[in-house]
Amino acid sequence: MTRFIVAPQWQGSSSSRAMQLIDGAEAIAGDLPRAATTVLEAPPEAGDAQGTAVHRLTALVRMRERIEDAVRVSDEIAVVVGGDCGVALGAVSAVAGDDLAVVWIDAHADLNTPASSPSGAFHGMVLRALTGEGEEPLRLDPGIPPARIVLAGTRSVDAEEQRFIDAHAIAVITPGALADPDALVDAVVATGASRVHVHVDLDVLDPAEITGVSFAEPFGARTADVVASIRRLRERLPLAGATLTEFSPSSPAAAVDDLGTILRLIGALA
Ligand SMILES: NC(=[NH2+])NCCC[C@H](N)C(=O)O
Repeated sequence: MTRFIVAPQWQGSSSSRAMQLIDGAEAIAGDLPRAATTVLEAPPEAGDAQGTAVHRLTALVRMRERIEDAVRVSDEIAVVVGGDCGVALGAVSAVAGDDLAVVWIDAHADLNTPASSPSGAFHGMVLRALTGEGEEPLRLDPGIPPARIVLAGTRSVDAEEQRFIDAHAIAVITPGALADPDALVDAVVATGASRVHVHVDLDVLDPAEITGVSFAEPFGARTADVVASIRRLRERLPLAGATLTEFSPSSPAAAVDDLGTILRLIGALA
């Protein structure tokens, strides 16, 4: 049975409303099967950059450890529910190995380095950190090779992120291309990996399909396409783990409007 680990981390987001990520995590937690769900506590304090370019680094390091420990408690697949996208660091580091691919279903590439980040927000650096680059306590060692990464639904990419994508010829599946459910599985199979971690940032969806995200980008993916692509992928490769992140509802009533969509995605991952 799939486990759920709820990680209400907000310190990786640069949004002025980042603390709504706590509300989002709690709203999702309320709809998960209680016996299969562990709710972690995020450090209450913002945390300190410790002289680095990563805002709130100390809080993020503590959450990385908490998430990693919670995933390692058992061999059952864990779906880690954020919180901001930075929760993927602990989730992936608990299951990493040289046979693992990472699928990043997100409007953003999240491939900034601390030096290239326009915001200092770790959620925009986390995929790069998974490849082994970044500040010492917030990166994987050894990292996931860029050839084992597949981006999907991506449509907001900073200059250094594009350079990294081009330099490593990372596969990028556009939101429209996800309408063919084989597009994602074909790209992942081409990496040669035998297990896959699937990361979903809710902002991959078109703004017509979800309201509770802080970094909305136009021309996004359809929920039905993301769900079908994940299901098709899972017919071919075993899931090593998953992350579902960035739910940031403005009110409890607004949360209810999005929960049906979110539960469809969780259903595909669980
Ligand atoms: N997962 C996200 N919402 N990422 C937003 C990142 C925005 C911008 N590219 C940055 O690095 O700050």
